[in-house]
Amino acid sequence: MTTPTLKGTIQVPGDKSISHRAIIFGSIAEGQTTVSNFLRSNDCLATLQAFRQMGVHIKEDGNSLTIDGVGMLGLQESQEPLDMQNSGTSTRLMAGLLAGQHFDSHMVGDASLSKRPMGRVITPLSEMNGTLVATDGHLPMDIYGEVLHGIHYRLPIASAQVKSAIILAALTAQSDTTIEEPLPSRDHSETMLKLFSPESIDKEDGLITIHPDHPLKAQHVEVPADISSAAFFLVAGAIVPGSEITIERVGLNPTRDGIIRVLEQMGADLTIDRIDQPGEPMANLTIKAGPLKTFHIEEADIPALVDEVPILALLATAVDGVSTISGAAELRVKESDRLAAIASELGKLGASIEEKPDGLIITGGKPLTVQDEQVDSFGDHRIAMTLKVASLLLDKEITIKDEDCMAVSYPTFSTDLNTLIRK
Ligand SMILES: O=C(O)C1=C[C@@H](OP(=O)(O)O)[C@@H](O)[C@H](O)C1
Ligand SMILES: C=C(OP(=O)(O)O)C(=O)O
Repeated sequence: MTTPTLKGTIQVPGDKSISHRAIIFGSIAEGQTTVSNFLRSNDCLATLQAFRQMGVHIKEDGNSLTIDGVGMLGLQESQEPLDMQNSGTSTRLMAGLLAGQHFDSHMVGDASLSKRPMGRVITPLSEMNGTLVATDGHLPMDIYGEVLHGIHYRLPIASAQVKSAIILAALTAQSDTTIEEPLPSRDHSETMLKLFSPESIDKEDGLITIHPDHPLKAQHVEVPADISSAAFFLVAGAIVPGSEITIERVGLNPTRDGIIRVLEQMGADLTIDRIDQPGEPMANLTIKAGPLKTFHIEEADIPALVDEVPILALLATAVDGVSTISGAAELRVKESDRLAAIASELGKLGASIEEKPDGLIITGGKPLTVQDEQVDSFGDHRIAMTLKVASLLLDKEITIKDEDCMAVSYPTFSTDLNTLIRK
């Protein structure tokens, strides 16, 4: 097999985190919210379906949505369980919103989601007087609508999902809530709340304050391309010899752009062409293959690149020397245990990766060679896409088990990748 090169310009789909939040905020706002470049992936469609079940009228037209907001107290009890499928974001954000409603909800999820910890949202929501009954800290979960009160909460982990759950609960509470984070996590909920209801949120000295009782007003949300999806092309472009790829209108929120900083420190040939417009920052990114230096990613770096760790591990295998990732224990409670999955599956492709309790030590520089043609995504979209990019560098074909799980965040990943391949 000859190694292909990757050439061309690509638009990756809309941001997953922002797409979820556009549905949530649009649904509880007053008036008609419009969304462009919505991500039609399985996770975001799970959120969309859940709000429909709670009586929100949402019209789909390609990647555009029109949401008839019902206001903060206009949601209705769903007659069927809310199926969160594979989506941690849907589950945790909606747990926050539903804890303070005037009705009860029952949430279920797939096998992977049913193993992920929910105690991290149940604890603060219970402090607010929420009643959430999970199964040993996992889905299925009953959420009994209660009258909530505000709290001061210092997050024990840097998690945007937990922060957002508290923000959404706080909007229905009887008094103000303040939130402190150990490290800044993605701030899309804060940015969107500021857009829909500027009076509802203050942010000062790292402290977030939510003032309930202000209505949210319908808005237009333009969703940027997802940097976590662009990451696969950034890495492929950097390590597949002879490649040059431009990725258009990628969201470059500073709480999400850790991969850009890593590539810059590695000396990657990356051009950032910023787009001047209001809302979430965006840029066109051009990456060319070339020599790279090793990286060292630490705990403080993790939140801004948490979903990019699997593809960054593959990047490290292509670079001479030892790269390290530490402070990343959160990766063990994602759709799969991502540290274990990366070490075992890239190991099957000849990579030298040592697994640590909270990270990986990767010794790169020798070409990957297939030791075992059957690799497993463990049903985890980010692992599947990492293995797909790895396959471009291999001497033999591999089979990726459960590769269809890519549809969780990027349904057209394989076809988009194929459009760039030049043999
Ligand atoms: O809030 C969000 O949209 C997300 C937050 C992150 O999870 P954590 O909050 O668990 O770190 C991230 O891994 C996930 O893909 C999306
Ligand atoms: C962890 C992820 O998503 P979620 O937590 O929403 O399932 C992800 O997309 O990598």
